[in-house]
Formats: sequence, C-alpha cells, structure tokens
Amino acid sequence: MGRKFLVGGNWKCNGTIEEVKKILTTLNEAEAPSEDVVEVVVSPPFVFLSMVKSLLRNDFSIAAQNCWARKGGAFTGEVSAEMLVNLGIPWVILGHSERRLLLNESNEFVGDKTAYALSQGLKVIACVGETLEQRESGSTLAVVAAQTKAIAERASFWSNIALAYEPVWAIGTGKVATPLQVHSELRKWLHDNIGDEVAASTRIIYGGSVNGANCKELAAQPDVDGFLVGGASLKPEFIDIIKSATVKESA
Ligand SMILES: O=C(CO)COP(=O)(O)O
Repeated sequence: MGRKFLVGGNWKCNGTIEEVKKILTTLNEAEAPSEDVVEVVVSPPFVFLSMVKSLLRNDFSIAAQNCWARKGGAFTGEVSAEMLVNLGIPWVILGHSERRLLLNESNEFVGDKTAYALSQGLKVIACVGETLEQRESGSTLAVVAAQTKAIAERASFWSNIALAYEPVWAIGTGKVATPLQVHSELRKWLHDNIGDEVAASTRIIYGGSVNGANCKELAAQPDVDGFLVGGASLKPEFIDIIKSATVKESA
C-alpha cells in the first residue's frame, strides 16, 4: 500500500524569532529515520515561513497553516495558494478545527480551499473531527463523513491529500482518542464513496494530545498513518514522535 508515515508539527499561533531558531536547531541536529520511513512536515505561522524555509534541514518539509480559497487579489489579510507555491512551500493545513470553530469555516469553504490549493499544486493536510457534544450525541461518524464529503465533492484528485482526524475534545486536553476506531471508519468511507485505490493509499493521520510518551502506542494502531502534533511539536519530544514511525516498519 505504501502509505509513508507522515508527522506534521502544527506550531499554531506560537513563536518568536528566538524560539523559532531554537526549535530549528533542535530539529536540524536531531537524528531522524530516513525519508523512506517518515515524511516530516513543519508548520510555522505565515510570518516565519521564509525563515524556516531557509534554515530547516532539507529532508524535512514545510506547510502553511491556511490559505485563501481562490486566486489572490483584493482579500485583505489573506495569503493565497499561489504565494505559497511561489515561496516554495509544498504543503498547507486546511480545515483545522480551530479555524472551523473560531472563524466559522464551513465544510463547503474548507472543501473549496482544498480544491483550489490542489489545483495550484499544493499538498493538503485536510483536518476533520467532531466536538465533544457531537461525540456524546453519537454523531462522530456523520460529522467526519460530512466534512470529508465536502472535500471529496470538490477535490478532483486525492493523491495530494492527507486526512488528519483530530477530535476537538482531544486537542490540547491531554485526552487521546483511543482506540482510533474512527480511522478505520474513515477509510471505509473512502472505500465506499471514492474507491479502493484512494482508500488504500490515502494517509489518515491522528491529532490530539500526541506526545513523546503515547506516540508509539498510537503509531502501532492499524490505519494510523502518522500524526498532526500541536503542543509537543514545539518541544524536543517532537523528535521522539518522528521516531515512532519506525514502529510501523517492524509491524
Ligand atoms: O490541533 C492539533 C494539531 O493540529 C493537536 O494539538 P495538540 O497536540 O496540542 O493536542
């Protein structure tokens, strides 16, 4: 199937120039498994993208945390997919729950953004996930299916999409969704609604309180193809999380 383990570090709205330099030193000096085993994608805030691009080791890649849904122009405060491509940024994270919930990004809007970013040649980490209320009311699968469907209806191909399942109640809370049943349900959804090939090849990564202590156990779960890490991606333990990719190798 060849789904290479993907570890994303979402720095969110954090960092100063000094802190970014420190994180980069840690990343650059770390011993990491080879690029054949793990794909590492670091996602700093927009203002640090150029700096990270010039200082980060070559075997790690970079993602922006958002981009505009259409061609750039008179959209004050937005950053276009074209700009990211021009800057040499290969990835973008779209549909993070913090944007869905705090900035009212709808499923349709996230789908539009994903389709446009793909059309410009960007690779997309598309985030889906339910709130605690939705989980408790038993609608987890319906919620993540609707989020995924809005992407599927707009995206013309899946080879440059990784899905990140990030239950809102697990983000920054220390709570982890385990066992990760939703991953196999999402893969089944891809199988039933898009096809075999996409279901077999799309990476479904997990986000929500992943840290150096729990990463190995999570990595070992079937259908978990990597992580999207928040808080721990700012700390040296991010290296341990990257190394957990080797769990898959020995599986
Ligand atoms: O939102 C996340 C990554 O995008 C997860 O955040 P935490 O790892 O801090 O829970």
